[in-house]
Amino acid sequence: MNTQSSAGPALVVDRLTKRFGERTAFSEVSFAVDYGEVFGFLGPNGAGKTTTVRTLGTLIAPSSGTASVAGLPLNAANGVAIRGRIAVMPESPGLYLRLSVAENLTYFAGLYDLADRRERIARALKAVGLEHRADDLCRSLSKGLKQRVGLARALLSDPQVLFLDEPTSGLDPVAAREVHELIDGLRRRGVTIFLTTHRLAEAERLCDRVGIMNTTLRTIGRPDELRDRLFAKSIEVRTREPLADPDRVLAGLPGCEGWRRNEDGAYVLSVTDPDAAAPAAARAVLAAGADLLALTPTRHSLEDVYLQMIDTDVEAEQR
Ligand SMILES: Nc1ncnc2c1ncn2[C@@H]1O[C@H](COP(=O)(O)OP(=O)(O)OP(=O)(O)O)[C@@H](O)[C@H]1O
Repeated sequence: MNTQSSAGPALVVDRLTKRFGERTAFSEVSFAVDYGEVFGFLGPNGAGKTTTVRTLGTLIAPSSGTASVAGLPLNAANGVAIRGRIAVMPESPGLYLRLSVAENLTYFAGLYDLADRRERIARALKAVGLEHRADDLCRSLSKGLKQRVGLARALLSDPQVLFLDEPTSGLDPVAAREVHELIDGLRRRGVTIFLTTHRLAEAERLCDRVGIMNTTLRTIGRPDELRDRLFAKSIEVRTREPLADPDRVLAGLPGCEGWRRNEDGAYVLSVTDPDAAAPAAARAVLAAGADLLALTPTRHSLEDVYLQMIDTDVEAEQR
């Protein structure tokens, strides 16, 4: 697999903006993606994700800003060379339904003017586990299998950077999981992947870093980094009966900045260091003669991060 050729990051985007007349699809977006990274691009409908992919994929020109894609500056003169180094899998795979899987791949390998077509097609079919379906008509395939053929098509050219636009959109959980496993496999082989998705659990599971878009790039980082940045750490302490004097038991524990009781009656401790606070909290609760039922760190999901970012946008709009 052709995973890397040029030095520097796989993608560098600097204050990139795309307007359609009066409408701004995305504005002043800056980020970089390293080779071998799986980068998730998240955001609500109309946030500018697909337009960003189309711009970086050289299908449309930006209005302003600069970018380099697979080591080449993004401009009209480099369009063909960039397209030779990347592949874009759009939301709908765009296959000829009356042709077989192999015929589709042969057609696209010809269209891309690729050498060693037979070997490439065999490799791509193997990468997506469709060796045994090569002669099946695409019309007869399930949506999940069609998506896999689309992925095989995208892999034909051994791209340095693979753009996947909503690869699991409309798939049932089993088919979506199969696509996840394929993406995981590509990632293990070092393919750089730019993944736009609405499925936050998918991004959390597959992506090294994510960017959350809403016309502008709202935040970027590793999922765990974003959680730490946006949310205070806390642990939840559940006792059989309410503590007689919770303040005496919980306030002043090492690494504990305060506590509150949640709607379920559990004590939620805001802590700087859960590893120090949790054993101290357990000892204190037991020393107070209470039955400790559970003590768990509160874990925020990427979905919490996402909703927090998008909610902030809604609040800003209302101001
Ligand atoms: N060719 C176009 N002409 C005019 N406006 C466009 C065009 N393409 C996209 N837009 C607008 O740009 C904005 C961003 O659209 P885009 O499709 O990139 O969002 P998205 O984040 O991919 O949304 P979704 O998650 O719904 O696919 C939207 O307001 C859309 O209407």
